[in-house]
Amino acid sequence: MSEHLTLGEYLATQSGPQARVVTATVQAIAEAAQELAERVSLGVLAGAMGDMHGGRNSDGDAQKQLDVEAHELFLRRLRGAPVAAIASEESDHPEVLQPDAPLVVAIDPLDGSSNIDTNVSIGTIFSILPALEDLPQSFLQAGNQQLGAGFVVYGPQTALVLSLLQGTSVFVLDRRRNVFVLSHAKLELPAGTREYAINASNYRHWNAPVRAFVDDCLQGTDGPRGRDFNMRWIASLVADTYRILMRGGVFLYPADRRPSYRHGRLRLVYEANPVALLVEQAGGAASDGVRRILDIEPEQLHQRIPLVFGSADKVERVRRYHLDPIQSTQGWPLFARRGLLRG
Ligand SMILES: O=P(O)(O)OC[C@H]1O[C@](O)(COP(=O)(O)O)[C@@H](O)[C@@H]1O
Ligand SMILES: [Mg+2]
Ligand SMILES: [Mg+2]
Repeated sequence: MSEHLTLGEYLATQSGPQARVVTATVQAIAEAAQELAERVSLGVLAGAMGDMHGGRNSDGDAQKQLDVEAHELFLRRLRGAPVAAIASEESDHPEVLQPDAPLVVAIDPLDGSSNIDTNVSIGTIFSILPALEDLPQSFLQAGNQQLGAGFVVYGPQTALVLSLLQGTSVFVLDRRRNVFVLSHAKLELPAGTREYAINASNYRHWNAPVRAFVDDCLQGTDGPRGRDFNMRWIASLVADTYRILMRGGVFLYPADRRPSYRHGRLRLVYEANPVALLVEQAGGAASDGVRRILDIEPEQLHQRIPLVFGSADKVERVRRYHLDPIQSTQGWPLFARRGLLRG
């Protein structure tokens, strides 16, 4: 791998008015992630991870020890970066760091918390935005204002997936040298993959378009799509996103009828927006079922949003199920009318 660029060398090649501050911020996040990667790889040898911390986060989720540790770690490391404020899933309100600095960071310090004790991949997701005079308002800018975004997946390899608006690249942590090195430059999300990701245990709570989409996939060659599909669900957004960036397919976490899932499960500002930027920069698409994620103006820091992303053709297909009422009605007799969904 020695011929591959290190993250530091890659960041040094970036140019543009905000490049210096954005790259310094990415560097601080990467250093924190290296520390967290070490902690995660040691598991309980380095102390309790998945035990309940006792608190609840902004969304009412019970916090685990590692959620809180990760939050504190990123906060500490970002104090030295040109960051005016940080908004975290684990904190109700943004925390001010250097009020006059040019950037703000929204972060999910530990994504996939339900997997902490199961030795399944977990991660960190972040979004970098310009700081506005009204600091809290900085976090309510649409995702299309992001200056950069990324996530780190702590899996068999620790990998940083990053976009600074010129494509999406992957850096793997080389533990022999303790640096991230470029492994995939300018990813292109593969099209044509017959794979979808959804938590199917929520089937009975879904709305009709989502059920119709999944029903048609499940029917495989016997149904209107005329082909078989494969399903994957890791329940860790970073791991599911990594797979889709590498292999294609589509991910859905839709809204459903459960009282606290009326807007889905995932958070717009620090989960959907960064993932949408990374996926679009790799040639894919991301929507809330109908609207482009990156064009949605957040109303609240911790608001949830239904999230559909992956290969552009598949995200468009899911949109058609939402827009065409015929697709929302289920049953064999309608197959002939679902011609536009074939393939
Ligand atoms: O347990 P469910 O309902 O399948 O939800 C899984 C989703 O929840 C998440 O764990 C939410 O993120 P947090 O762990 O940061 O709360 C995603 O990583 C994942 O896609
Ligand atoms: Mg998360
Ligand atoms: Mg989290």
